[in-house]
Amino acid sequence: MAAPCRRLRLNKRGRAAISFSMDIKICGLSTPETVNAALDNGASHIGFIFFPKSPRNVSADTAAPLRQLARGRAQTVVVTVNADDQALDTIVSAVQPDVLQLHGGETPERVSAVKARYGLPVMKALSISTADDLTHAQDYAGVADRLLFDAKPPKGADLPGGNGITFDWSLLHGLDASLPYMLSGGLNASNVGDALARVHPSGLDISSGVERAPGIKDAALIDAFFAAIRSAKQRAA
Ligand SMILES: O=C(O)c1ccccc1N[C@@H]1O[C@H](COP(=O)(O)O)[C@@H](O)[C@H]1O
Repeated sequence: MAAPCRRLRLNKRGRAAISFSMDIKICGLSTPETVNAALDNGASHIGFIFFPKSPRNVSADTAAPLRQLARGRAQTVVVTVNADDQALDTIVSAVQPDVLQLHGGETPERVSAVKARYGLPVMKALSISTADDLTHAQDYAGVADRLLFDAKPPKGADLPGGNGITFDWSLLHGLDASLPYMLSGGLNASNVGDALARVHPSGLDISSGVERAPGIKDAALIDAFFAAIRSAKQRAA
């Protein structure tokens, strides 16, 4: 089997960063140190949460300079939950993201309207716990640029995402292969190898699995997550 496509470049920590053949998004960042840890490891996307109930919530004033660190190195994603046009206008104009992640109950019509208003790619998150939840994925085909499958939050949870729980990845086996998706929900350095052996997402998305406490990202855990992906890729090559 051919080796996965990867390119080497020297990062600010003096190490060779690997560009992975799949997208890797580190979400819920809020400090320059952890943004740099994600970038130095070769993250394709960095994510900022705009959801006041989240321990990862950031203001536009925090996210905008962090976004500058990523310019030319990774795509910046802003994550919102059922945000209206007024809220999105403010965030988009301050942060100038590359991608909008809609992580609430946004309908296909709302996704279309957001895409048209901002001219940006939209990643639509869907909460998954049963095969039935996946039937909604097709509704977004040709509307969202990419889907993101996250675990359905437990009943009564405050957050629609970022809960650090996995779902049954085998549910994705029957998915229409033409739908590109990011795998999310409870990923960490210990289980990402298993995930990659079972499913073939176009990207991975992680938040709480690289935190030492809710909302507190840890550069060493980010390093460990990427190291686990590299090991999994080497085993598969
Ligand atoms: O992370 C949050 O606090 C959050 C809040 C509101 C919407 C989405 C959120 N996070 C998204 O959920 C995934 C999965 O998180 P985890 O790895 O299970 O902790 C995360 O990557 C964000 O895209």
